[in-house]
Amino acid sequence: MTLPAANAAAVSQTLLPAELAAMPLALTLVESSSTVVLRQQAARLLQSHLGLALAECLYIEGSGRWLGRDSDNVQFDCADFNHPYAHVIRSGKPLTLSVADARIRLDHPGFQAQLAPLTATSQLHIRPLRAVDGQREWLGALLLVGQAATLTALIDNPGMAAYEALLCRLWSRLAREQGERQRSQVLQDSLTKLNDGARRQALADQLADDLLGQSVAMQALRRHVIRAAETNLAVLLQGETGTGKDRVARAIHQFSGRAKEPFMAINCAAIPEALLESELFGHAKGAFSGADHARAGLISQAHGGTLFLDEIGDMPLALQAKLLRVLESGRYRPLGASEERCADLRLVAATHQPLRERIKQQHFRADLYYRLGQFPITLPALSERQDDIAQLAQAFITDFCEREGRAEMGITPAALRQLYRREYPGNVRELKNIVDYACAMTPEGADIDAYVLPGEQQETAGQPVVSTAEPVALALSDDIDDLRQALRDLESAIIRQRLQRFGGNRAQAAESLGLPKRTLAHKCQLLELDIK
Ligand SMILES: Nc1ncnc2c1ncn2[C@@H]1O[C@H](COP(=O)(O)OP(=O)(O)OP(=O)(O)O)[C@@H](O)[C@H]1O
Repeated sequence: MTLPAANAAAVSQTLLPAELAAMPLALTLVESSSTVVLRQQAARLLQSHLGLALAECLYIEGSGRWLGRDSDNVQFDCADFNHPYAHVIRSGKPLTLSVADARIRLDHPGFQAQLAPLTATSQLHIRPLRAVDGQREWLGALLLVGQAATLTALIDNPGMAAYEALLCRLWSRLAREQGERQRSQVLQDSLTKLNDGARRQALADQLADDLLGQSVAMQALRRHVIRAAETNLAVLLQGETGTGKDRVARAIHQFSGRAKEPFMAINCAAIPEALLESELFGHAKGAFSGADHARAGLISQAHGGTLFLDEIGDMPLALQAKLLRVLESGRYRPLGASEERCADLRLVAATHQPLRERIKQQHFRADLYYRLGQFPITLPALSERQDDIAQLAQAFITDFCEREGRAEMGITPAALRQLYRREYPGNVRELKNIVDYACAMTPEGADIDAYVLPGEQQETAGQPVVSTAEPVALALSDDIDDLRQALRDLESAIIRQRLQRFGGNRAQAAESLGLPKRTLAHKCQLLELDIK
């Protein structure tokens, strides 16, 4: 050691006042990052610097009902006087007793376990720790174990009072900060959730322009679409024909991060089996007779975007296996090509068929079904969301008028009631066709009336069975089991036709049927054909 360094060491050992010598200890406490670290440091410093047998900081749990240790899960109930901490906390005063005494008088099992390694001649000194500032009254208790003389000297030392005050100040400040951090984290979390919720709701509202309907089922559907759009999961759309699966598939693409990339769609039921593979996977030049050029398939064209496979239930089994490979490995091989290509796309598949049934019949691969259905969405049938009929009808009327350059038109309550009463096996598509037809049949400047609505549909092809202006063919069916109803239906059909023939002019229709105009109006009202 050089001379100046040796001098410095001597100064630090001998000449420093006690206050300055204690600074490193204070600094260790001040640097504690949490209340747990602070308690551990405070006890460790006391134990190691004062030669105590044990020093420990116990904390009072938030409810104030029990004291705990950082080293284990033992709880010391503040109302249980079988350990000394309850006495100290209740009285607010320090307590000193011998280990020997404590072993006999206080039989709390956790406390007895604390005493076990201590010698009987040692003394226990327990001090309550109280917050010097802030709201928390009691922080915990400090347990010191050592020889009686050491403890007495320590308790009387003003340095110990300062040490305890520093410990309590730091403890309550850290507790406050930790609480604030926790509260602000909770606030932050709920704000993030709120923002996420608000952002999703705003997107779902935006989607309402495209996927019409205010029913609970439609609102839930729109929320699902937004959620699905946020992910890259494969989406399986299931629902009856005409429920809007195609629309939903496009919406998922438009609201996704892939919106600027291509959206490619194919109907697996509409393409001959032999062509479907090359449509999807593409082919190399000369892959089969007639393949004069290499051709990119839809998988390649959808790169970066979305591939929509409609009527997936009709995909041949051999192709299902290849599609599964694309989904699992992201790779595919065009027909006749020697090398594999990479596919980066989101798949949306749709079907109106019960795929589980198709799996049972071994027409559909179960593994593909589960891979496709990472995000399953079921579309509600129109019968499950009848509340939406009026809004859909009005939107289809507006579309029709814009398309055909016609003046705005409305719909009479009677016509609307008829729309509500119908069944729609073809769902929204069928409703749209009916409204389009009714629009075409409604005279310029008038509202759609019940008499222009086509008759109830006989088949489920999604097309309305339109009545013509020709005389009604009286189908005297053997099925008639309610003569009055049959007559009402016939009467309604005749009046409807006649009104149609005269462009809704009730005076002419009444005259042609040999009825007074008032009688016709009354019948129309009864039959809910026209309430004007
Ligand atoms: N929520 C909706 N809002 C507005 N139009 C809708 C809605 N749902 C369906 N449509 C309309 O109904 C018609 C049928 O919809 P779409 O083709 O999406 O049904 P789909 O379920 O794919 O039918 P399919 O199973 O027969 O292929 C389309 O004209 C579509 O625009």
